[in-house]
Amino acid sequence: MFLRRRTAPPPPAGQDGAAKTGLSPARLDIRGVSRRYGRTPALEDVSLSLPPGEILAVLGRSGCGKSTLLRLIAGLDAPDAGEIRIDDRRVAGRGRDEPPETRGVGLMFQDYALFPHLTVLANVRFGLRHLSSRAARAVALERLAEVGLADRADSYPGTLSGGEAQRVALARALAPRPRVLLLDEPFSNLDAGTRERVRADTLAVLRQGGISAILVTHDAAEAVEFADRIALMREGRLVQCDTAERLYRAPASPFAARALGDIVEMEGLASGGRLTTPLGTLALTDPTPDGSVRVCLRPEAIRIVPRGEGVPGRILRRRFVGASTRIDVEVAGLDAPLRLTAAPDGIAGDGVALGLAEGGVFVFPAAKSS
Ligand SMILES: Nc1ncnc2c1ncn2[C@@H]1O[C@H](COP(=O)(O)OP(=O)(O)OP(=O)(O)O)[C@@H](O)[C@H]1O
Repeated sequence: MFLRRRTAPPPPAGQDGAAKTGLSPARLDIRGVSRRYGRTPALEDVSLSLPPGEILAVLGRSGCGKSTLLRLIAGLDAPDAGEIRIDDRRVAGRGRDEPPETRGVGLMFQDYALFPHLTVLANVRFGLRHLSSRAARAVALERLAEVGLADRADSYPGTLSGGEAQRVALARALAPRPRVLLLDEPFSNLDAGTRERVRADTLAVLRQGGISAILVTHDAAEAVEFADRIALMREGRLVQCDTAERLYRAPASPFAARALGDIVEMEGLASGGRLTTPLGTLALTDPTPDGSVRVCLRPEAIRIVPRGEGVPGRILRRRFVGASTRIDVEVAGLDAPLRLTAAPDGIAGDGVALGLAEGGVFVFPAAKSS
């Protein structure tokens, strides 16, 4: 833990933290933003809002436009269409292109980008050149203390561990008191143990400061852990922006369902308010036109039922995986075996009966397979 210890626990997201530190987190609005590079559409008609103090994760695969979005917000690039507003100020779009240094936006990248020939203190002071030397030093030392590295002020970046370097980068990004902090895969170069610790501590610093922040990541678990909401992107477009729980429980498409947690996919038939699948039938809760549908199931939607009920399957494989047991079950009509946990006592070759449970069953038009 690199935070300076406080007697009270850090406040939750939002204004409380802002009041404590005197920071005023910004509201960010991105409206219909598009950006093309030659023939490549990097972003297409993306709209997002970040309330003050919220932490948003932008989640997506490589090349889906995450970094482009951050560059446009920071002012390192300009949108071809749409606009970006910070509070009531339009900073980009419709003829406006406010320079990065006046937007109040901080940036933190995965490669830390610390200057190797400058001390840790000088690195943190770098963005404080508008202050007197004395004031800049005081602020930089304060930021370093917040990340638990005041005693390394005179060290050079080359002597720091990856986690320490990332903490210095955080102190530097926060030194000018940005109103929005943008983090572009900041933890991806750290080893697994350090990553978790630095991530938790970074989150605590942001919460404590009530800082609005956007984290870009391709790691769904990281997005879930770090953010209040997740903006899921695909090929330059925003697929869904919601809490992790909503994304898990009410995905907008099979792609969104796959993004967070395991799913099993299959064809089904909707008819008269009922859904028929290779794993049995279920009443449909939402109005669904009759016809072929794409069904996505969370693992918890598949139940093992007493023999003689449900749909018969056959255990292909049984594996011990620590706290639970995993079985692969073959079911007629399914392309691939089902992987289930919390298995009964069966062994490979045994029969097993399966049924559908309420909840965790998502039905999409058959054409919407992605
Ligand atoms: N300066 C540029 N010139 C040309 N094409 C670009 C430029 N910047 C981005 N692109 C293209 O725009 C698309 C989106 O790139 P972007 O870097 O925003 O994706 P990303 O989701 O951040 O990817 P990664 O996770 O790999 O960093 C990609 O197809 C990329 O090749």
